[in-house]
Order: sequence, then C-alpha cells, then structure tokens
Amino acid sequence: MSFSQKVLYLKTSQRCLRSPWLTKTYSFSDIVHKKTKLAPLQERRMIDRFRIWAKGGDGGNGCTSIRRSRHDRRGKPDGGNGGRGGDVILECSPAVWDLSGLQHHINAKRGGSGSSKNMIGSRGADKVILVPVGTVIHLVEGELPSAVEKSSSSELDPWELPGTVDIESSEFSTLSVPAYQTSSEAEKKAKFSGRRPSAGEESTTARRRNCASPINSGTKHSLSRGKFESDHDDLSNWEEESCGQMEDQDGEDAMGTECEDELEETEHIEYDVAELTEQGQRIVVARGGEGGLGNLSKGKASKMMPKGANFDDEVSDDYDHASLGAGLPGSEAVLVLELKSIADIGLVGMPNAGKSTLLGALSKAKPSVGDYAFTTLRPNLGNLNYFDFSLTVADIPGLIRGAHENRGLGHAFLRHIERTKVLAYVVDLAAALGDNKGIPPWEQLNDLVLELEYYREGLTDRPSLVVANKIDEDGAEEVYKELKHRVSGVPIFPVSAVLEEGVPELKDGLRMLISGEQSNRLQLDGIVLHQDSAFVSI
Ligand SMILES: Nc1nc2c(ncn2[C@@H]2O[C@H](COP(=O)(O)OP(=O)(O)OP(=O)(O)O)[C@@H](O)[C@H]2O)c(=O)[nH]1
Repeated sequence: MSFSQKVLYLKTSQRCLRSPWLTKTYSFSDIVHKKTKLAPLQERRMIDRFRIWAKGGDGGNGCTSIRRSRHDRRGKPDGGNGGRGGDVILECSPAVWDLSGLQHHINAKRGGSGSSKNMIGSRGADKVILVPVGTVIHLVEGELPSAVEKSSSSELDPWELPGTVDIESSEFSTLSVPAYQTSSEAEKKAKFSGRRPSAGEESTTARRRNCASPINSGTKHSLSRGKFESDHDDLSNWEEESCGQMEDQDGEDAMGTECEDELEETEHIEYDVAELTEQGQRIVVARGGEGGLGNLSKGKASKMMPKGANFDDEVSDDYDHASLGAGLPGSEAVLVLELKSIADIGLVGMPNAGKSTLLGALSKAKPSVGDYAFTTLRPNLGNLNYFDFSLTVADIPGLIRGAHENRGLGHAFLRHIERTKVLAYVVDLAAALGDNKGIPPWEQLNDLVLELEYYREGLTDRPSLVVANKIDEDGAEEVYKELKHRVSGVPIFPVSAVLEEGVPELKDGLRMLISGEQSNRLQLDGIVLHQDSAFVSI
C-alpha cells in the first residue's frame, strides 16, 4: 500500500468511526462529496461599499557621489536625485460592476534611487484601480483626492523631475487637510502630500515631515554618508557612491512622540469629497513622495539660499544635507468608496414585480430574469432611446419590508435610488391573485414609499409614476381598476412587460416626467389601503 493510499484509508476509517449510525462499511469511492448549493444571493452579492487604505510610493533616495579625474583631484558632486514615488489613482470604468475586485490595502511603487553621473532615479509606477461608474468617495483620513486629466499613466512623463533645485516652488496643488491641525497651513500641505516643504515652510517643525501621516510610525531616516578620500592618488576616473544607503532608526524619539500627540484625532468622515461619474475619469487618492536630492542638487539648493544666510547654519538642525537626500514618504489616505448608480429613471419595486423584464422591454438591455426573488443583485442599466435623445434606466434590486433596516438587499439598493431623477414604481398586479400569496399592488406601493422615506426622508419627493405590470394575467384587469381607484396623484400605466404591451405609452409618460411637463409625486396620502373592496378573490 502506497503512502497516499494509506492516508486515504485512514481518512475513510476515521470517518466511519466518527459516524456510529453508519452500519455499512463505505469504501473510499462510496463517499460522495456534495458541493453545498449556495443561494444566488450568497454566490454573487454586490459589494457597493468598501474601505481602502491607499499609500503613495515613497520617493527614491538621492545619491551622494563625487566624480574625480586626473585634472580634478578634489572632484565634483554628481549624485542624482531619487525618483518620485507612484500615485494611487482611481479610474472610472464601465467594465467594472461593483467594488468586489478591490483590495483593502493599495500601495503604489517606490521611486528609484538616484545614481552617479547625475542619473535620476526612475519614477515609481502608479497604481491604477478601476472602479465602477457612480463611485462616491468619502474621506476618513488623509488629503482630499484631486482629479487628474483623462490620460493613461503610461502617457505620464517618466522623467518627471522631483522637486530638486526648485525647492521654493509652490505650484503644487493646494490640497486641504481638514482632519489634522498643525502649526502652519504650508507644513500641513507638505506633510500629507509627500512633497518636500520649501525652506520657509520647514523653519519651525521641519522634522515632523518624518511622520507624514498618522499611519506612518515616527520612523526617522538618516543618510549614512559615503566617505571620500580627497587625497586619493589613483589617477584614473573613479566614483564613490553611497546611493540609497538609508538607515531606519526604529524607536520613537521625543519628536516622534510629539508628532503622535499632535495627530491624535477621533475618526471623522468627510462625506462625498469626490465622485467618479464618467468613463476614464481619474482621481489621485494618495500621492507619491518626492525623491531625495542627490549631492549635486543639494549644492545648487544651498546656492539658492538668500544672501547672507548660510545653508548649514540655517537649517542644520532639521533640514540638513542628510535628510535632504532621503526620499519623502508617499501620502496616505483612508477612504470609503460607495457605489451609487446614476440613472435618469429608477425602476423600484418588490422582488418579482417584473422590473428586469420591463427594463428589457424599454431598452436593449438583457438583464437576468427569474421567477425567484432577488434575481437582480446589482442595478442593471439600460438606455431608453427616443428619436431625439436617450435616457438611462436603472433596474434596482427588489425591495422588501424592512429594507431600510438592511433586510434583504437593504441599503445595497436604496442608495442607488438616491441618484435617480425620476422614480417608476413597478407593481405586480398578479401578486395576490388566486393562490398567489403576495401582497396587493396598493400595499406594495405603500411599503415602497415607507421604505424609501425611512431610509432617507424626502427620497420619494421626485417625479414619479406607477407601472401596473402583468396586466396579461387572468384577473389583473380588475386589480388594475381597483388600483386606479385606490391610488391618486400619479399616472398609472398598465403594462405587460413580457408581451411588451403598454410600453410605448409608458415611454411617453417617462419622457414627460423627465422633461418636466409632469411632476406628479407618489405620496402616502394618495394611497387608500383599507376600503370595502369588490374584489373578494384578492
Ligand atoms: N405574466 C407576466 N409575467 C411577467 C411579466 N413581467 C415579468 N414577468 C415574470 O415575473 C418574473 C419575475 O420577473 P423579473 O423581471 O425577474 O422580476 P424583478 O422585479 O426584476 O425581480 P427581482 O430581480 O427579484 O427584483 C419572471 O418569471 C417573469 O417572466 C409580465 O408582464 N407578465
């Protein structure tokens, strides 16, 4: 008996021992491994809220290098600057349906270190994350996201120079950082954007840049300088480098503790700071840190100091040559992404009311249709075309009582309704007919309005109409008459989505709501729930 056969035998015998009710001795092949059948809801639940931690790539370290020759024994500095770290970018793409493909922690690449002969380190690669159309960004920590032009990262200039000698530049985007208050606005911007603050900005608490965000530990970098022998006798050209020799000194010094104290904040979310609504739209959520300066640029930077000021004297404490050479950490941000579909018309209704079938009849969309509840797990979008313009229709997953308390798909679809201009309440005329145990259409409407209002007050306060679906079913005509009797204030369209009957009239009705010719709203006052009905069979 081979080893694997022994293992199988042991497993089988153990299984038999654990199951005393089994009288028959099962051979291994008799044991059927049944795959548990998952409900469709469990299989592909839509993720429309997701928390991410984004971190821009750290800047590469500057290089310290001296180039000597037989004609120049003392040598000249020729260390290149470190490359800028990559950005974390969110890109809007219609190819993505929900936020399930995302990861919680997203890091862009670090910039390359500079090298001798004034060679600049490579720019760290951006991390581009695709998110669906209609993604709204809420900010928990970090800097506000900033929009970028519609261009792919490959088109970005790979030789984009880090701050280098332009240390007084203030052209960087003026992003505000609401959650953390520090001594000056300028320092605050620099701290979170991962850029090197200008000399003026650095004056008081320059070392704080080492704790660029509350997520960073107070890790301090210092450059171990290369040792140069100026009286070297070798007549050939040679170079000595100490590129990227960085030491991480763990443990917190006094300044680190100060930083942490300063940044202690309770979580405070800024809602709706940005949204991605168009294909290709890009937003930078975490910026890469600037690269450190090579010793060539450091020399130039010191020459740019105001006359009379000595570079070393002025900033020796906090902003010395060593720290200039270290790449700055990338900025960090904690965000909550939320998906809210954008559509002109939202089809709202109970499960199985026929919303998906109706969307298919109104547009060329082909959503999945099933005779079980919650066939639709994510909003399906379709285009409703008129001869002169077109509208977007969203089939929003079925709503049940208690959805505002997150029952059923709950908030997963309620938030999608927020971004529709017009509501079409789809009711099933046949829900309570004969043996069907559903609820009558007027009660369906009452529940729908209640759920929307419980979720967010005023959500139903937008132009609406009622689609009385399944008019083709036996007895549905009478229910429709009763419905018209009980519901007032909104137009009601009898429709058979399956047979596409009544669809042209419905299209005209929707058009009038969108154009503003009609602005009826469905309100609870307009629904009569209890009255003597002639339809005892319901
Ligand atoms: N007789 C009849 N049946 C219809 C009509 N419209 C839809 N149905 C049927 O009703 C069932 C549910 O249709 P769907 O379009 O999946 O309903 P839904 O409202 O999208 O359902 P959820 O995805 O659960 O929200 C399917 O079996 C359809 O064939 C109609 O006009 N007449």
